[in-house]
Amino acid sequence: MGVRPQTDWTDEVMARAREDGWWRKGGSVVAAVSGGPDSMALLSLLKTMSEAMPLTIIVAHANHQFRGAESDAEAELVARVAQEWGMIFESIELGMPDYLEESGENLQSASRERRYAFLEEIARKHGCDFLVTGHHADDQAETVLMRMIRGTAVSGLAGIYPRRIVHGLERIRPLLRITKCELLEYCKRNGVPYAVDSSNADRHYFRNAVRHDLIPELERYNPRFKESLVRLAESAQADDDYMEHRAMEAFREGVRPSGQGFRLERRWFRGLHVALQRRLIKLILNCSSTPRQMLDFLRMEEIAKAMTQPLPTTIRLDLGDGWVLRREYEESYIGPEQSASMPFHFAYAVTLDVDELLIGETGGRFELRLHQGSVPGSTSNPNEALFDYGELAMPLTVRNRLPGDLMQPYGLNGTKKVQDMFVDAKVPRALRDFVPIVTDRDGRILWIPGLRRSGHALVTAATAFTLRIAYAEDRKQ
Ligand SMILES: Nc1ncnc2c1ncn2[C@@H]1O[C@H](COP(=O)(O)OP(=O)(O)OP(=O)(O)O)[C@@H](O)[C@H]1O
Repeated sequence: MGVRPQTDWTDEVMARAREDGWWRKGGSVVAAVSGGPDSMALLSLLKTMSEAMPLTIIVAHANHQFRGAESDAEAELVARVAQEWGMIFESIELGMPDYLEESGENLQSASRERRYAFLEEIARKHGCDFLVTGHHADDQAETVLMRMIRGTAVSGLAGIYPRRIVHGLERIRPLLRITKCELLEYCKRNGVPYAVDSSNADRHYFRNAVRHDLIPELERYNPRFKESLVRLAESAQADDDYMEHRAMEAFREGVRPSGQGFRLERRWFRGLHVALQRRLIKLILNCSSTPRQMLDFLRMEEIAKAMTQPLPTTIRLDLGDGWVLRREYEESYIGPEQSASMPFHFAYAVTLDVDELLIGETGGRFELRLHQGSVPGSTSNPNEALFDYGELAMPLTVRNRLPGDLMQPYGLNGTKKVQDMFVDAKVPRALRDFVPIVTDRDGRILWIPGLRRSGHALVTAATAFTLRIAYAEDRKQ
């Protein structure tokens, strides 16, 4: 990106500040100043602005104390400039090396977290509604590219937002469209002092490789590559904003709170565009009161699929941090496991198709074989059943019992409660949840191995294909 004449971009930044409402008469802002050229340029610009229209500027500096005397010198520089320019100065010594050793947290995220906590505290103390930082166009380009390399959904391409309210405080990044080069130029021309962070290379290793190696390489193919990344971020921000808005609407329309979790109907959810489905899941997952790790794109897809696909109708997915997705027929629940308040518990539900062999999970082993013509069955083997394949809605599902399960037993007119059949057959209560039940795609109970076959899909002389299902109980389970 070329260097624009200084007045061009400063005028632009100021016009925007006025429009966005944070540069107003008698207003006050907290300026986060590290002492580097970006935030010192920002501070100088704020000074110019306050001279044109009174604005209280609180300069806040966090000394991470990573670099001993160098860190202290930076803090002193910021303090001195703030004093010279007649601004309030606030600082904190974060003692990050000791803190990290004790907590074992990640250096960058812990530093950021503690720094922002301090900045928010200062804003509260001075009754400021705005926090201004020196993020610039190069930061934006690097952020977007880093996310692309690491893997991101579209929302990640939005990069750094120029305005965002966090914890009731609006974070403003007025320099997001201004390049590092322009800011350095500004500092030199206006005699703005700044510190150079000698440890940048170690602390932002990946960012530095992107900055010093990758971007220059890509600029050989497109000299305005950084600019295009900044534009990409801006267009992604607009799209993201819109989608977020739509997701909120959908949330209000079709998501019902249930305990500490949420319920939604399959039919309604399936009617949403897939893009909206994923957003909605994200929104629901974000609703948890405890911070949860965000799931990756593939996991989102898996969740959306589990909630929409016709089979299996009963699913339980572990979402991490104690959260689950439970799909029961037409309804799904997403939320903490303990407050799921399900009327029943699913141990398993697995689909079976012809020539499939199922071992484990169901507490036994199923084998499905297709035979041409009508195969006479031996009625004496309770662990084998034959069905007219043409009469079945495939694939089949093997699951544990559910309350209210009804079956139409072979040789009986009408239906019978599976519960009663267990009682009649004297199946011990403790084992009932583990008895496999074979249903077809329509949810009809076809067979309870060892117990009863249904009257559905009987093999007759007219049967073209016979499906033989054999079950062997796994005694170990
Ligand atoms: N030690 C500090 N004290 C006060 N403000 C700081 C400090 N370090 C950074 N900032 C503010 O944050 C801006 C961005 O800095 P930098 O890119 O180093 O941070 P980062 O760790 O990537 O932060 P972010 O989480 O805000 O993206 C700076 O321009 C400055 O406004």
